[in-house]
Amino acid sequence: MNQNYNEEKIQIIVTGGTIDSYYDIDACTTLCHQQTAIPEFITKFAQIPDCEFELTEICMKDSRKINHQDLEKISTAISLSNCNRHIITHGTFTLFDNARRLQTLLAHNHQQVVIFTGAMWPLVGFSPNDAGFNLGSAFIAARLAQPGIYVAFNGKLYQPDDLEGLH
Ligand SMILES: NC(=O)C[C@H](N)C(=O)O
Repeated sequence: MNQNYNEEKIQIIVTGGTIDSYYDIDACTTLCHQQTAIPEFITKFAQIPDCEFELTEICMKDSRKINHQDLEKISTAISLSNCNRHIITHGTFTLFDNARRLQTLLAHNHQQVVIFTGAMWPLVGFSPNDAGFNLGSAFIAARLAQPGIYVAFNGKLYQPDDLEGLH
């Protein structure tokens, strides 16, 4: 495990979800982008330089399709990173479930700050939307929270056991 953490840098782990989706007119629903829209948004609109974040793409899936292997990849990505602050963008359907499942995969005494977030509307192409708001709150939480796993949503910071889910 890497103990020389870069305190300034945040690892952004993307998994898909509506936050990272577009509206597909043929399917009449939102579908995940092929390539994440998160880094461009935070560089352009939050003016966060790329030296302050590291991007790890695990998958681009609706959260109902996230499986145990994906969660293991997330856990490994956290352990191998030299960041100890992480934001996981994730679909809302299984966001709390997977926050609880990740808790069982990370080492018991981990020193990581892990913030799950997502949105009910896509980050790009929908205005106004809740995505930038939730993402911004996840950044502040990642910078200020004590080690642990949390969910930043609707202006609140939850523990994984606080809610069953968001729907
Ligand atoms: N709002 C959402 O993110 C729902 C979604 N499609 C999901 O991946 O769970």
